[in-house]
Amino acid sequence: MEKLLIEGGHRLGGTVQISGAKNSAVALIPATILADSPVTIDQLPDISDVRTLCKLLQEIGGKITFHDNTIVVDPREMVDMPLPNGSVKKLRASYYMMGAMLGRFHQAVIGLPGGCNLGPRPIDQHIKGFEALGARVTNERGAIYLRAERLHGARIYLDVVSVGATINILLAAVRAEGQTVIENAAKEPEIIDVVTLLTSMGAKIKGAGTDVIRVDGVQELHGCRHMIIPDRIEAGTFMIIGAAEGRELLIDNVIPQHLESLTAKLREMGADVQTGEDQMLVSKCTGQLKSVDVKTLVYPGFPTDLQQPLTSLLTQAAGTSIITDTIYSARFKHIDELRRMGAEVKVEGRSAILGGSSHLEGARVRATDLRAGASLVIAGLIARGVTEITGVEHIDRGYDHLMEKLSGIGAHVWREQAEEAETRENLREQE
Ligand SMILES: CC(=O)N[C@H]1[C@@H](OP(=O)(O)OP(=O)(O)OC[C@H]2O[C@@H](n3ccc(=O)[nH]c3=O)[C@H](O)[C@@H]2O)O[C@H](CO)[C@@H](O)[C@@H]1O
Ligand SMILES: C=C(OP(=O)(O)O)C(=O)O
Repeated sequence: MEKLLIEGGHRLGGTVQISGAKNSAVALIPATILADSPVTIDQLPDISDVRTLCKLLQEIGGKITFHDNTIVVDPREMVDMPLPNGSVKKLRASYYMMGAMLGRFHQAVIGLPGGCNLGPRPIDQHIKGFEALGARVTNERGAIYLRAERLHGARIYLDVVSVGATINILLAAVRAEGQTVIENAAKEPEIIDVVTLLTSMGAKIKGAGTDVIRVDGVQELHGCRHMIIPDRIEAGTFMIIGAAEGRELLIDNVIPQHLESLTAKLREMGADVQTGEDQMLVSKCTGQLKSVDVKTLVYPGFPTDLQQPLTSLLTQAAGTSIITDTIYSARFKHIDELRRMGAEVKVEGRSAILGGSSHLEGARVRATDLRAGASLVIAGLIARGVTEITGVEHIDRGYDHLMEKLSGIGAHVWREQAEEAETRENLREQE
């Protein structure tokens, strides 16, 4: 296993190119199962979650050709092979294999998903949706068995606003008979991206981006070409890096409207954020950053996926900041690691309370999940000395060529083979 090393304290500038969105890509790839001819997807991020999903499609008979950041998926020879174990456990988004395979084959066996450990992440709303569409769903030894004689439209009210459940129900509903209405649907940009692909494939969907989505089922979906939207969480991570150490850091290929909640907070802190059509220019402020309070909410509120990265920046603000995660009960595993680096921060319930003005020093730390990794990278860029981060495989799930992108803007970062003891400890923690 590798570890990542960062020598902090260097000012960062130049241009960073944002990749396609992870949380779109991981839904779009399974969505291709529903087509009757090849689907081309452009601007695919080079991340391990994408590679794992491509492998899952190949396991069920999909033919995939890769060309730089484009894939062509030929779904014609796919079969309803059970996927109870193995790769499905490596990521969260394998749950989209349920909706897509149910939609095409009217049956599927899919192991419970993996993904970041952020406290309980039930999938009861996905299952409630599948059942409303006519599926029988059982959980047998950690795998979900789904079977339907026929799928029919239904009115489904989500008890919690869920990105995954909204997309999964869409995948199962687009080829069902009749109309499906999803109420209290999630409104994240990635949902609109998935609906754009499904519509290009011939689906009839209205209301994406609002909390009521209507789907009129069709019998067949066909191939098409689709370009993934830019990754707002990767872009947000680089905006925070710009606010921490940036001297005119230009973030290219971004949709600024997707990041309004972060832009507002960074400006409130005193960072210089300028927005263009598809670019953002971010610089560290000349004085000290100001403290702010932040609460994560569903879109268009402040995204939970940027809570951990922002926490590292808040260690540098003058005064007390409180950051509260209303989406997940345990998304604070990065806090102990930040403390090792000298951050004055404690967790109370769902909030992290930061004393501010912390002098961060390089230390040996461990990424326990994807955005904890991003948070430690940012802390490492700020800290004096060298920070060593293990658990790099979490970061590789969601950041495309992070090392190269950081080096490209002037960061001193490199990878090394982790020592045997570090690898052992990392594997133990993963069990
Ligand atoms: C692959 C992917 O796109 N992952 C994103 C997706 O995760 P994911 O789709 O798992 O997140 P959801 O939007 O479903 O979860 C939101 C909240 O609802 C709860 N819930 C969800 C489903 C359900 O059936 N029952 C239930 O109680 C969850 O525990 C959580 O507290 O959206 C999250 C919230 O923006 C992001 O942090 C993740 O990066
Ligand atoms: C929580 C995340 O990912 P996942 O849902 O794939 O675990 C994330 O992208 O921050």
